[in-house]
Parts: sequence; structure tokens; C-alpha cells
Amino acid sequence: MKRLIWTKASDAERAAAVARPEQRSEKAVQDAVRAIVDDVRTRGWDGVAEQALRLDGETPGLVDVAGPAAEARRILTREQVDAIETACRNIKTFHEGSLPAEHAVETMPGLRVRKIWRPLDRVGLYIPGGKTPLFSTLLMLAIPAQAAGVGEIVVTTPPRPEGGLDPVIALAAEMCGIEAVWTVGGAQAIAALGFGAGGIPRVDKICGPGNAYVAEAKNQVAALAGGAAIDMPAGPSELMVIADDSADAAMVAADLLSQAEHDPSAQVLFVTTSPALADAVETLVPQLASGLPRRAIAEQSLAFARTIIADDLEQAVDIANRYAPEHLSLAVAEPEPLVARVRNAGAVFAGHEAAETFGDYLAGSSHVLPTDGAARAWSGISVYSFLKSISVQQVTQEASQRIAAPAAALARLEGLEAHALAADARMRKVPA
Ligand SMILES: NC(=O)c1ccc[n+]([C@@H]2O[C@H](COP(=O)([O-])OP(=O)(O)OC[C@H]3O[C@@H](n4cnc5c(N)ncnc54)[C@H](O)[C@@H]3O)[C@@H](O)[C@H]2O)c1
Ligand SMILES: N[C@H](CO)Cc1c[nH]c[nH+]1
Ligand SMILES: [Zn+2]
Repeated sequence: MKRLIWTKASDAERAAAVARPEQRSEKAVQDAVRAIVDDVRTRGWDGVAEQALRLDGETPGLVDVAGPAAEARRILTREQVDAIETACRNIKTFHEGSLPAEHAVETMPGLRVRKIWRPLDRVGLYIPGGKTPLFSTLLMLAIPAQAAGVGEIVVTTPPRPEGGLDPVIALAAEMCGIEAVWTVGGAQAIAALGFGAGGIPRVDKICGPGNAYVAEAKNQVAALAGGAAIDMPAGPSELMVIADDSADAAMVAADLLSQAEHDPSAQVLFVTTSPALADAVETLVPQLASGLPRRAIAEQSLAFARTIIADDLEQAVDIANRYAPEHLSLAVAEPEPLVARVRNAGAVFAGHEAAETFGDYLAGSSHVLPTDGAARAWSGISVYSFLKSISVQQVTQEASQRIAAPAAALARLEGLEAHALAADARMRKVPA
């Protein structure tokens, strides 16, 4: 891990230390995705099928989850099934508990403005599966969507290397009441959801994370006329750990590797006020990485890892706000004062016991979170991702008399006479 002392570093060195891996946004990825999206957009199902066969070796199909879910129940231990059920319960409890209430305000006497909430009609959920099937992501998307009351949920995921739908993804889908899943991944799946192709219907919004190809495809689809909306930029995983000298080096190292093992272009940053802790973590990380089944992926990602020595914890949080990480772990003795200073992060893990892994699986909030600095402006998945708010205005006759004149004045100030006439039309005598 490259090390940098923040206060002694030049502006250019600081910028380089908090830069995302270039391979996430390289032109080759953009060009490859553009070709796939154009193909699906112009040729529909034929484009999807051809791209899927070329990239993933299988023609997409809509798979009934009942068969593979039953297979999963045969393969998995009772403890594993219980663990998935625990995750489902916590995610459901959190999201049902965070549904918004209707909100009404009387801005003037007789002038009542309120916000009502409506679920989206049809959403597409992308479940990553290139390197390993992320069944947990299905729970993190489908449960909030259902809590919000979405009308129709369309799920896509890449086929397994040996073909067909992954049984554990099928089981997770079944536990969420989803009957069928499309076995198609990558940019071709995103384009199919964005424009509709064959039996895959165009959705109102595409939600879900993925690798650089998937993240780029979402951006391109959302930018094209007629393309579906998207939840957020959610690409390869990121973690920044801020630690003081109360932190345990082994915990910090394990947390950093938990995100490095996701993707060669995942990024983990370690910011600490303790050079001694930095030494210990930098020794442990390669040791632990060398024993991981996904060692090759983690080691590629560690090329983008950094240790940053901060003067104090306030400076450490300033660095986090500048980087805007997907995940921010506060491995410090007193996390709450730091939480109060955090402005830009997808999710915060406060204190030594709050392992990022708990958030990935079963704390309750969704692990689908903004990456690549998008946490400056975007939030992670929640029930709000699947809801729209609509404002409703009610005006009594008395209130209408009071607001018509100023409304007409404002309209004439903008040179919009028809607007003014609509206000004037309300200025009538109130019956006694
Ligand atoms: N931000 C978040 O909330 C979040 C959550 C979970 C996972 N993730 C990230 O999701 C990603 C999962 O990645 P993955 O690769 O395992 O699965 P994936 O499903 O995202 O991508 C697999 C697909 O990529 C396409 N692809 C692969 N190589 C290609 C190429 N050369 N050209 C065109 N398309 C190509 C294939 O069609 C394949 O189906 C990881 O980066 C992980 O960090 C992010
Ligand atoms: N850490 C990922 C989000 O960046 C989510 C995940 C799924 N499975 C394990 N982790
Ligand atoms: Zn993870």
C-alpha cells in the first residue's frame, strides 16, 4: 500500500492519492458498452441474445425460480438458510420502518400543500454475478422495492459459468416472492431493461450495482432518449477506513480486504492518525491477502490502495468528505463526533464493532450504494429509490381571494399574461 503524509503532500500528490482507478472509466469500457447498447437498442432481442452468447456463453432465458430454489434448499445447511432468513427479516424491518409519512403544511390560512407518495409501476433489478453470484444484492434491492409497493419487479443476473440460474439467487428470489429471473448480465441486460427487448419489458427505473461495464451501461441508457431512469452510479466497491490508535490492526486489515476482494478495480483507502497502526496494517494486509481464495482479485485491487497519515481525526474526515467513499468505517474510540462531521459517504460504520461486512449482509440498510464520488450527490438504495412524491394543493375560496392578486402580479412580471388571467379569474366576490 502506498503511503502518504497528508500535510506534507503537494496538491498533486493528494489528488493522486484520492483518485479512483482509471480502468473504471477508461475509453475502452465506454466504447465496448456503447456498441452493446446500440446493438440492443436497434436490434432488440436479437442484439441481447447475440451479445449474451458472445460475452457469457448463453442465450438469455426467463427461469422459474422454484426448481433451482428447491435445489438450493437441498445443498445449503439449515444454518445457511437461517442466515438468509435473518438478513431478509432485518432488511424488511428497516425498510418497512423507513416508509415516509404523508406531509401536509398550511402555507397560508386555507392554502394547504401536501406530499403524497406513490410506488413506481415497474422496476428492473440487476443482480451482479460475473465473478460470484451476489444473492445478497437481490435481498438489498427486492425487499426495499416491495416495502415501497412497486407494481412489477423484473430481475436479471448473469448465468453461471456452467449455465443457468444460480440456485442461491433463485432461493433469495423465492424468499422475496419473485417467481422468475432472467439469466442475462452485463451491458446487454441493462440495455434490455432500459429499452425493452423480446420478453424483457422496458422498466421505469433500473436499480442495482455491477462492474465497470454495468455501471457505464446504466449511465449510457439513462442519457439516451427513451431510456429508463437509474438509481445511481454504483460500480466497483470502495471502502475508506479511518482509524485512531485504539483500532485493532487485524480488524482494519480484514475490513480493507473485504472490499478489495470484490473486483480488480475495487478501491480501499486507510486513513490513520497512528503511524504505528499504519505499519501493522500494511504488514497484515498482504499476509492476509495471500491466503484468500480471491487472492488474485484482491492483489490487483491493492495496487490502488493507499495509507494516508492524517494530523488528526478532523483532517481524516475532511479527506473522507473529499473522496466521498461508498463505505466509510470509523474505527475510532469515539465515533459519534466524527459521524457529525461526515458529509459525503454512501454508508458509515461507526465504531470498532460495526464491521462493513455486517452492512453488506444483514444490518438492515441496503448495501447498494453510490461509488466513484457519487456519494457527494446521491444516496444509497432505500424505499425512496422506489417511490415518487407528488405534491397536492388545496385552496379554499377565501384563500384564493387572497393569493390571486399577488399570483397575477408575479405572472405579469414574467410577461405571462395567460397565467395572470387564470389568477384573475379566481378574484370574484365571495358569497355572504
Ligand atoms: N456499489 C455497490 O453498491 C455494489 C454492490 C455489490 C457489488 N458491487 C460491485 O459489483 C461488481 C460485480 O462485478 P462482476 O463482474 O462480478 O459481475 P457483474 O454482473 O457486474 O458483471 C458481469 C458481466 O460483465 C460483462 N462483461 C465482463 N467482461 C466484459 C467485457 N470485456 N466486455 C463487455 N462486457 C463484459 C459480462 O456480460 C458479464 O455478464 C463488483 O465490481 C462489485 O464490487 C457494487
Ligand atoms: N460490498 C458490496 C457493496 O459494495 C456488497 C456485497 C455483496 N456481497 C458482499 N458484499
Ligand atoms: Zn462486500
